[in-house]
Amino acid sequence: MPELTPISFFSRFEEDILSGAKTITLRDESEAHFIEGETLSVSTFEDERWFCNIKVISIKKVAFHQLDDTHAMQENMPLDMLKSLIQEVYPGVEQLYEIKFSLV
Ligand SMILES: CC(=O)Nc1ccn([C@@H]2O[C@H](CO)[C@@H](O)[C@H]2O)c(=O)n1
Repeated sequence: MPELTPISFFSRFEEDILSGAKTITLRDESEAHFIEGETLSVSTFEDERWFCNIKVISIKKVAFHQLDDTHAMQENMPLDMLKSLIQEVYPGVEQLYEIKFSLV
């Protein structure tokens, strides 16, 4: 079996991903290469601990200024918190990619 494509998340999101509360992630161009339908192996960013597999449902371009409550809901956090988080992770980046996923 070929190895699954890896993706990492900050460990503080593990619980939300496993419970199904978080169903999208917003990434920059460097992580826009995933393919719809493919299964990804998910590990924590901090200690590279595997914790689940997810399936990519869709990948859509979304600009930072277009982020709205629908994105925030799917991230399971308020919009202002999501925006400040993204500004910390991706300072100055306007072009983002919404990766919608489901637990395998
Ligand atoms: C190395 C690296 O960039 N890792 C990332 C990047 C982003 N994210 C999360 O995706 C959403 C939007 O950015 C928020 O929930 C972020 O915290 C993450 O968990 N891990």
